[in-house]
Amino acid sequence: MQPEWRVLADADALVERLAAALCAEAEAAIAARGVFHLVLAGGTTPLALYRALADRRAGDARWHVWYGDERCLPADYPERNSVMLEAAWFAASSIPPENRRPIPAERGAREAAAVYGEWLEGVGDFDVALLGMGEDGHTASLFPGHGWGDAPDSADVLAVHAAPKPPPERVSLSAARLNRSRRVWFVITGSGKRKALLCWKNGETLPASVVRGKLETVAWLDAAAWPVNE
Ligand SMILES: O=C1O[C@H](COP(=O)(O)O)[C@@H](O)[C@H](O)[C@H]1O
Repeated sequence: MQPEWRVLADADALVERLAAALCAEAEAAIAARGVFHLVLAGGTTPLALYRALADRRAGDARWHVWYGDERCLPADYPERNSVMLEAAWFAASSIPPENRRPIPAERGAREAAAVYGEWLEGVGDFDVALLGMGEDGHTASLFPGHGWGDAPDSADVLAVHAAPKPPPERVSLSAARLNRSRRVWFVITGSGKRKALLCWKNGETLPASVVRGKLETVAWLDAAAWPVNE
């Protein structure tokens, strides 16, 4: 099944709408269940969104933030998703440090995957999983040609070796665990993603195309990414 393709005029409009939607979803989850479990994307695409969430002072002690993936690099390395998120959003938020759950990828892929799997034990469905997509259709650190953990009995967290995008050692939530999300929202901008989006639209199986929310799957795009005439 295809996601809902939600195409905004440009990246600024996308950030504005998505930040508002995320805050609304947090309010709804907190009203219904008292907490909001959010999975966050790494990479460069969501940076503007995280800065907009910082400007809105989004997040408090009822928010629990998890990571879709992490790169196996020292904990303070600038290319880490956790370092990007702390600088862009968390430092300005009221989400307490104990509710921010970076993957301890500095411990190596295998150990970090095992530890993160333990942290996730007893955590129910995520409310929102926010994911990016690479130019090859990868999402989180689930890459074409690798195992994506999409079988229902897959481990929640995968150690990823020999990733085609540096660094080669990574840790990723599995597709099966990401599919235990009420809503899966992809955020995809720029013409560099158009080719992979066209494959996805044409029904090709990609890592991004196997991740599905239980209630909805939305691909938030800017017009530059949307392969409308191809
Ligand atoms: O390596 C990664 O790539 C994807 C896409 O990144 P982007 O820079 O093209 O936005 C990202 O979603 C993932 O979290 C990251 O580790």
